Order: sequence, then structure tokens, then C-alpha cells
Amino acid sequence: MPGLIDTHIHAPQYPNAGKGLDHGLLDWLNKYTFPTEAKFQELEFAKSAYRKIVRRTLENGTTTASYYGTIHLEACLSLCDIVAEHGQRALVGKVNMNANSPEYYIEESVDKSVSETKKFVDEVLQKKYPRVLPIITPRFAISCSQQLMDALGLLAIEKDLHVQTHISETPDECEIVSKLFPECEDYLDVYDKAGLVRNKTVLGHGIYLSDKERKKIKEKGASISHCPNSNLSIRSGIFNASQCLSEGIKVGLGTDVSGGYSPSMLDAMRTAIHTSNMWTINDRSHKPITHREAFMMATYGGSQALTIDHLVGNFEVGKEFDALLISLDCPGSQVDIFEDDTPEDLVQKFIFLGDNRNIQRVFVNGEDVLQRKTPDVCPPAK
Ligand SMILES: O=c1[nH]c(=O)c2nc[nH]c2[nH]1
Ligand SMILES: [Zn+2]
Repeated sequence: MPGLIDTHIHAPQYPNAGKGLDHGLLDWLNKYTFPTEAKFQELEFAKSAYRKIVRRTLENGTTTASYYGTIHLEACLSLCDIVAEHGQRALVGKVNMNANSPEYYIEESVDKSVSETKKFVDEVLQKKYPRVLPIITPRFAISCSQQLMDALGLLAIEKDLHVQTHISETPDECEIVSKLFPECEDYLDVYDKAGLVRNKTVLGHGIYLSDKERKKIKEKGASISHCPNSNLSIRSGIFNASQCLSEGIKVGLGTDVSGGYSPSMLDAMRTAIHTSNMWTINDRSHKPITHREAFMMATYGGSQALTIDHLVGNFEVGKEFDALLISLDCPGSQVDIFEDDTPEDLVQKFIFLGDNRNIQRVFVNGEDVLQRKTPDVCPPAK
């Protein structure tokens, strides 16, 4: 099958995966996430954590990831090196934050934030990694001033870069944004005024977008990264994937580690199906997404969301071979096969019952990247 594409994942939040889910978004950021991300100033700590997450996502079949880093230039550059060393395909973003953030984890000025971002972009491009690109990453409107977002929008346009950020994830967040930016028509307008809404823009979450905002996202050719595990784990809300897909918006899936506790895109597929089922439970006329649509969002849909569908996402002739070799009867498999199972049944069983043990080989551009010799991920247990 085609490789899995995680359109939204926070590499530095991996140490927190599976813990600290007892608060909603804004308290969760302050209590758990910012203190953890701040530790990535220490380069050796960052490298060790980044090796773990890159290895873990690859083992789970993520051939492409769109990573958020932290505000630290050196650590973000090391994430690019580590991704490249492991042979994963990725977009990597140095996070921008200059407002409403704790004093221990904030960029000191617009100038510094922009100049470090330029340095990051230039260095990454100069390295000419075959499959790693920089992505402009203003964290979200609450943590960036309009002046900073304007400068980042200009940079994205000037260098034709991808952009990723969060939007309309929780009601509290939306209310704060409307107070911080009273001159803007809505949340999307905050980013649009800065030139950040482009066809290379990936908007994380988008649970509470209005009809008008979704229409503009479609017109601009931007995409939404649906992160169902995160939405349920930190109780942000229930995204309506069917609606966005039927409106023709590009929708990919994201694990959103560590608001989402699982780095597995299989988990993202399952949870997207269950999230969609919740709409149907509340309104029987709602058509839930199918396993085919979940599979599509995790593969080809993800490639469209990241505008790399000319390269990967399916097995069209001429694309690069990002693929997984799946075995359902391998040692340890949790999937039992029965005589009357059709090929499509097997795909469904893999989505719902499969795990990394069934993912036997992971190819990026034709290379079995799990066979690469990379530095030890896990030091021996004490
Ligand atoms: O799920 C999320 N994770 C984050 O780290 C974040 N920052 C702003 N908004 C966010 N949402
Ligand atoms: Zn996120």
C-alpha cells in the first residue's frame, strides 16, 4: 500500500505522548507542552528525542510527516538532519511565537523570530536534502503578533514555501483570537490578511470554522489537517470530515502528537472513522466517512494536503515509490484471516486491527528505510 502521510505532528512533544491529557488545549499548552518544548534548547536532549520520534513514526509506516519543531533554530536543524539520516520524507517547521507565551519560551522580538526563520529556511534549502523541506510555522494566532505573521506571510510568498499553523481548535481559543484581532472578519482572516493562506497552507484542526471560512479555504486551495485523536484526547471538539470532503476541501490526517497520544496513522484512520460516526449517532441523516475515505485521507489525501501529490500518495506511474509491505499473517499479528475475507475485507481488518507488526517494510523513494544503519535509538535499559 502507499506510505502513510502524517500531515500534523509535533516532534518535540513526543516525550509527552500518552500523558498529561487532563486539561483542555490552553491549560495543556501551559502546563505540559511549553515546559517540554522549552527543553529542546538543549541540543543533545533534542537529538535524542527526535531520533525516537522519527524512528517510531517510520516503524508505524509514516513515510511523510509534516513536523512542528520548537522555537530553537539549532534543534530544528538537527531534526532535519535526523529525518534525512533516517530516509523519511518531511516538511519541518521552526515554530514562531512572540506573544502571549511564557517568558521562558518566547522569541524576544519580531526581528529575531523572522531572522532565525530565514536562517532556518536558507540552511535547510542549502543542504539540498532530497526529501526534506522547510515549512513556515507560526504556532497559532494567539502566540504571534500581526506584525510577525505579516513578515512570515511575505517570506512564504517570496520563497514559495509551505505554511502550517493551527486554527479553530477550541471555542476558548476562537474567542481569544476574536478579541486579539478585532479588525479581522474571522479566524481565517487573521492568517489571510498576513498572506499565510495559500495553496501550500495546511491548517490544523479547523473544527469550528464557519461556512464562509471553509469556502475561502477551498478557494485558496489550502488544506485541513484533521487530527481526531487529539480532538478527543484533549476534548477540543468533533471535526466534520464528511462535510469538508463533500465541499471539495483537501483533508489529510494528522496524529498531532502529543495532543494526540498515538504516533500511528492507523490510529488516526480509526479515530477519524469513529469521530465521523459520532456525527451520525447524533444525526442519523449524517453520512459517516467510510474506511476508504479514511485510507484516502491517510495517503493520497495527505499528499494533496501537503501539495506533494505529484510525487507520492498513490502508485501512479512516474511518482516516487513510498510504500509499505503489509503482512497480515506475520508473527505476532493481531489479525486473523478467514476463508471468505475479500481483499477489501483484509484492508478493513488492517485498518481496524493492524499495528506496526504488520508493517514489514517501509519504502521511501524505493529504499527500504527500516534497514538503514542509524544511531541507536534506545539506550540499553538500566
Ligand atoms: O493541538 C495543538 N497543539 C499545539 O501544540 C498547539 N499550539 C497551539 N495550538 C495547538 N494545538
Ligand atoms: Zn498541533
